[in-house]
Amino acid sequence: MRSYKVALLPGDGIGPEVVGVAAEILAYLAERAGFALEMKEAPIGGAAYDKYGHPLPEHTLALCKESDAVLLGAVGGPKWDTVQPPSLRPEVGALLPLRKELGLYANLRPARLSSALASASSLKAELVQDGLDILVVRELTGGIYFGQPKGRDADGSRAVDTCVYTRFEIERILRVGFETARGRKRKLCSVDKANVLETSRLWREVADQMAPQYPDVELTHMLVDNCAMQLVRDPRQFDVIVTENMFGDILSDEAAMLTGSLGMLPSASLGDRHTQGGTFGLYEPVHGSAPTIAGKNIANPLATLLSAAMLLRYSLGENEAAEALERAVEKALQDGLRTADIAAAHQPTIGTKEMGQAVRERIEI
Ligand SMILES: NC(=O)C1=CN([C@@H]2O[C@H](COP(=O)(O)OP(=O)(O)OC[C@H]3O[C@@H](n4cnc5c(N)ncnc54)[C@H](O)[C@@H]3O)[C@@H](O)[C@H]2O)C=CC1
Ligand SMILES: CC(C)CC(=O)C(=O)O
Ligand SMILES: [Mg+2]
Repeated sequence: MRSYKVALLPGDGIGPEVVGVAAEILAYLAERAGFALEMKEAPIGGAAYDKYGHPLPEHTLALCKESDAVLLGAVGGPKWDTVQPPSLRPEVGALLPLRKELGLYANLRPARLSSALASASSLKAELVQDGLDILVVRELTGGIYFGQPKGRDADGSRAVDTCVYTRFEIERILRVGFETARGRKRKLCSVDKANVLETSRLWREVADQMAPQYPDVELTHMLVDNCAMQLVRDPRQFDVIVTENMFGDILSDEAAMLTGSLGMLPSASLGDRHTQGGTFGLYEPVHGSAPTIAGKNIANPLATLLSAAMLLRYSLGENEAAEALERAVEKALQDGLRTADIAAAHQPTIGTKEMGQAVRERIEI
């Protein structure tokens, strides 16, 4: 029997609620599709800091390394915002090093609008209906989140972050951009700030040098401030957007809202390590730990469920199960089931667990 190991890292805030729903559905899919799934849970983020004094304990990292894939909820929250030293805060001390240690440089964030949610988008329906389908390819292990020096002067009066990119890092993420565009509408928009930043000028130079290797892909360049505006003016002009770490972080939250809610957007973070079914990866919703709605059974679990579908496809090679899960999510939306974040005024809403149940009931495999 096909057999896989998946590490579950629920984390903080709504993380445990949405990962809990996804773990149940993954177990159900494994049973229906006839493969064995060994799912082991490990602490990360503020929850791990409280218990072990570190947001990324060694045994958590070890579990991820011996797994075929990792499913993560989210980390962080006000309780840990002032942890000292700052390097022990959940975001900086757990999430960033986890991605770096696992070599996950390519973050894929697909923003697809279900026709059932056209009215939930923050844009007028005519701007987004009939197929809004954008893929943000974000560089994930370089740039300003990682560059050195970083820190605060001893007297607290000055702070420094550094943005560094090497030609190697830029080339490997642009390759992901070109290759994924090839499998889609063959349009690649490279987003940078080349009118100001040296790293962006190098980025643009590398993109132009690589373009002749992909004559079938139309490469365009766009400055990030313009891109932020174009995403709300005419989002359907985009197919694949490839960009550096911080720009991709920001633009993908913006793209999420076009699909109705941040609670809808999944992600896959991939590197070069092969698994028996595909490529090792970390899968997480694009949203954070949403502390104000945590523990209330109102968070939307669909971003995490769609991340679980990406996990099945990219890391386990279980395409049939992935498609069955995506179809079940779409069916639940078409049937009018809504968590509060995607409901229109006066539309009835259901909770996190109930949405999980509704998706499970619609799985046909
Ligand atoms: N990957 C991760 O672990 C991330 C962690 N964070 C952390 O999360 C904490 C909160 O950050 P925020 O900026 O508030 O971003 P957030 O993404 O947690 O929340 C932004 C807004 O979206 C709503 N929201 C998010 N996910 C939702 C869902 N599934 N269903 C319904 N509504 C949802 C929240 O209630 C809030 O109004 C911070 O500590 C931040 O550092 C933020 C982003 C990513
Ligand atoms: C710690 C942050 C970089 C997390 C985040 O906002 C993201 O990856 O989208
Ligand atoms: Mg983000």
